[in-house]
Amino acid sequence: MSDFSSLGLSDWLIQQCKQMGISKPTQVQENCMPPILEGRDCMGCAKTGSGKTAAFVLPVLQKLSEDPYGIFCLVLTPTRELAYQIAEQFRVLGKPMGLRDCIILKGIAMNRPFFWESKSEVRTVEELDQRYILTPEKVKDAYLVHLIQKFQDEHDDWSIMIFTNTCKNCQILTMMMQKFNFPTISLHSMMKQKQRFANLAKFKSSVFKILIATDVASRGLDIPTVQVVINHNTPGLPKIYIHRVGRTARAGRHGVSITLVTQYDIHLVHSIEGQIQAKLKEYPVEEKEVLKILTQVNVARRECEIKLESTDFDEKKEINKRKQMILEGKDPDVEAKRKAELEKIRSEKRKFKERIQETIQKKQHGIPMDSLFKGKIHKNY
Ligand SMILES: Nc1ncnc2c1ncn2[C@@H]1O[C@H](COP(=O)(O)OP(=O)(O)OP(=O)(O)O)[C@@H](O)[C@H]1O
Repeated sequence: MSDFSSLGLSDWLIQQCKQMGISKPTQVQENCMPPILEGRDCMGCAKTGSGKTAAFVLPVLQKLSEDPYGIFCLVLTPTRELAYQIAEQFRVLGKPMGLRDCIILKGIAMNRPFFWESKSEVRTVEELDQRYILTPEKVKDAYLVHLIQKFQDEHDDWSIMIFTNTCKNCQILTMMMQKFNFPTISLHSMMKQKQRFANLAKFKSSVFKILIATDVASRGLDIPTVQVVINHNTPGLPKIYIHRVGRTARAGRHGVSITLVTQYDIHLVHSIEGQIQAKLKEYPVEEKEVLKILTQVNVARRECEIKLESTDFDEKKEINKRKQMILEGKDPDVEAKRKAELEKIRSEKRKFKERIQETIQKKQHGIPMDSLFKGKIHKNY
C-alpha cells in the first residue's frame, strides 16, 4: 500500500492528516487521489466508512494550495447535515492554508467521471462485527425498549442509532423512549433545520446516547461513537440497509446491527442477504423479559400517539410538502389542481367500469340495457 507522500500530497497536508488520525491511505483514497491530482474526472465507489470524503478533500486541498485562486471547489451532498460534515473536514484539513468555505443549501448536478469501484464494496461480516435480525412475535416496540435497556445495562460507553420509516414514527418512538427515561433525540425532515443541527450536535457529543432517525440520517453521517444500529423497520431496499448499518463500525471500528423483521419482511431480508453476501443471524432475546414490559410499552405508545395528534404535526407535513414542491420549481396550487383533476378522471373511469360490469350482469340475466349507455360502451371500447 502506498503512503500519502507517494500519492502526491505535500508535507503540511500529511501532517494535518496525522493530527486527525489519518496516517495511511485507505483503498479508495489510494485509487482515487492520483487521477484527481492529474486533473481527471473521477468517481469512487467504496464501502461505508472507508474514507471517501478525504479521498476527494485531500487532492482538492493539494491542488488549491499549489495554485490558490478564487472559488475552487463545489461539493454537492444529498443532505444538509452531510454538507456541514464535509465542510468541517475541509476546514480542519485546510486550516494551515487559511481555507475559507461557504455552505449553500439545495442543488442538483450531473457528472461524467472516471470510475473506480472497490472490489469489496459491501462490508464483510468481520468488519461489521455482528449483523442480526430479530423476529418479534408480538409488537415491534417492546423489543426495542428491551434492546436499549440491555445495551444500557451491559455497556458503559454506548451510543445507538435507530432507523424508522416515517417522520411520524420517528417522533412517536422518540417520545416513547423519553418516557422510559432513555436519553433520546430525533432527526427527521419535518423538524426545523436549526433543530436538526442542534440534535445531531447533541448526539455527536454524547449528551444524548440514542438518535432515532429517518433515512435522512442514513447516508454519509460519520459519528465514530455509534456502536449499534437498530432498524426498527426492515429497509425496503438492500442499498438502504447498507447505508443505514454503515453508520456504525466506521473506519475499522467495531459495530453491531439489529434489524426488526416481521413475517411480511422475509423477502426483504433475503434480498439484503443476497446483496451483502452474508446470512443475518437471529438475535437471541429473552421473550419473558419482553412480555413483562409489553403492556407498559403499548400504553406508552398510545399515550404518545394521542399527544402527537393534539399537535400540528400533520399540518406541518403538508407545509413541508408545499415547501419541497416550491424548491423543486413546482407551484403547489397548480399541483393540487392537477392532482384533483387526475383523481376526477380516475373516479369517472372507475364509475364507468362499474357500470359496464353492471350492464353485462343485467344482460346475462336478460334485463334490457340502457340504450344510451349501450352507445357509450361501443364508443369507448
Ligand atoms: N486513511 C484513513 N485512515 C484512518 N481513518 C480515516 C482515513 N480516511 C478517513 N478516515 C476516517 O474514517 C471515517 C469515515 O470516513 P468517511 O466519512 O469519509 O467515510 P465514507 O466512505 O464517506 O462513508 P459513507 O459511505 O458512510 O459516507 C472518518 O472519521 C474519517 O476521518
